[in-house]
Amino acid sequence: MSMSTSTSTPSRATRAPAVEARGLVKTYPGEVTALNGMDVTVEAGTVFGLLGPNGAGKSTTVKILTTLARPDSGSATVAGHDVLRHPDRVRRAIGVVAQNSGADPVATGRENLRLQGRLHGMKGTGLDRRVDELLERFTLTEAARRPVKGYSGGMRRRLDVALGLVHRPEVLFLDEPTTGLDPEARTAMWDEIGRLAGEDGLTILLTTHYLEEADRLAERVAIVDRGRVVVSGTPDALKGELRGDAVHVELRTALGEAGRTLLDGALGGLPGVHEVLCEGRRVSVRADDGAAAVPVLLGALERAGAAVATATVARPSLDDVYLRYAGRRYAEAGTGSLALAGGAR
Ligand SMILES: Nc1ncnc2c1ncn2[C@@H]1O[C@H](COP(=O)(O)OP(=O)(O)OP(=O)(O)O)[C@@H](O)[C@H]1O
Repeated sequence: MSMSTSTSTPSRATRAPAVEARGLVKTYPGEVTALNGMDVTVEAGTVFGLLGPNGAGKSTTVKILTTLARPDSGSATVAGHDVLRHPDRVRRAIGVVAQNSGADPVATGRENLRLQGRLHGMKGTGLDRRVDELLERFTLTEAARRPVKGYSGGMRRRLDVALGLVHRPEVLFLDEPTTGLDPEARTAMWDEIGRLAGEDGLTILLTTHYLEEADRLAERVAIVDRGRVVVSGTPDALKGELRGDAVHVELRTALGEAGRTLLDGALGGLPGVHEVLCEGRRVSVRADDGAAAVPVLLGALERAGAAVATATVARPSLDDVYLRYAGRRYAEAGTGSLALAGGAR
């Protein structure tokens, strides 16, 4: 048996996790529990999505991992460095793109990038080359001499990501990278994030409240609710755990207690139908064959005295995963500002 003497970058399987957080707890004044035992592991060279509604604790997690806040308890390492013991080492290894732009609106795109590089100790032709490279990569070369205040939302966001990358970090944190962007700019940003991870071997931890964003970009997602992870895995595995199709029925009026009991009785024994969830006017059912289940389901609902407004059949989405693990629909948990365009994959 020969021993390998290769010094090349270790494969994903053998590299230590780029981010590892265990049992993070954070309480803000006024007894607000932002984090309640948060665990996160991100393998090096992958894109990881922290998905959750507004207020779930995503930003607080990012603040702790980027050394901007201290947990009340728990521990975390980023790029192998302990966030509490060696915050300076962590800061050198990471790039952070916060929710609000860090760019100076009066300075030009190029000036912003140069300043950011100098803050990281870069100078001379090395810095010039890096700035040109990033302007090119984020299609900002033509706008490089213009003040940032004249940039579109998409251009500003691209500049924000470029600013986070100037010093070639190992781990990039993107806090809600596409919030507020129009659909076209959002798609362009998704393509860019995908390229960054694929080509540059960067580790990316992104937070999002867009289900579609997590589904499309992240190799693994953790669904966060009330300060902790309720479930994690690959988007496909999470959806795959939900057997069959999702059938959603909207009733004209919410069912009372008696109606629910009747409904349980009527749907409980139907072949191929599992997991009946009833919330207000909405009934969600998982069925082996969604299309075949609809007429049977409608008949059962009629017998239970429920008037149906609409019925839809879909492949399971991350919304259904969230419903199962958090016990309520995703849109109802946050502000409802969701982008579900494109639907389930
Ligand atoms: N500085 C603070 N002081 C008091 N409470 C805070 C503070 N920052 C966050 N919180 C509260 O902690 C909880 C978690 O907030 P956090 O910003 O981490 O959630 P989030 O999932 O990132 O949501 P969002 O998408 O709105 O940023 C919320 O209830 C929030 O109101």
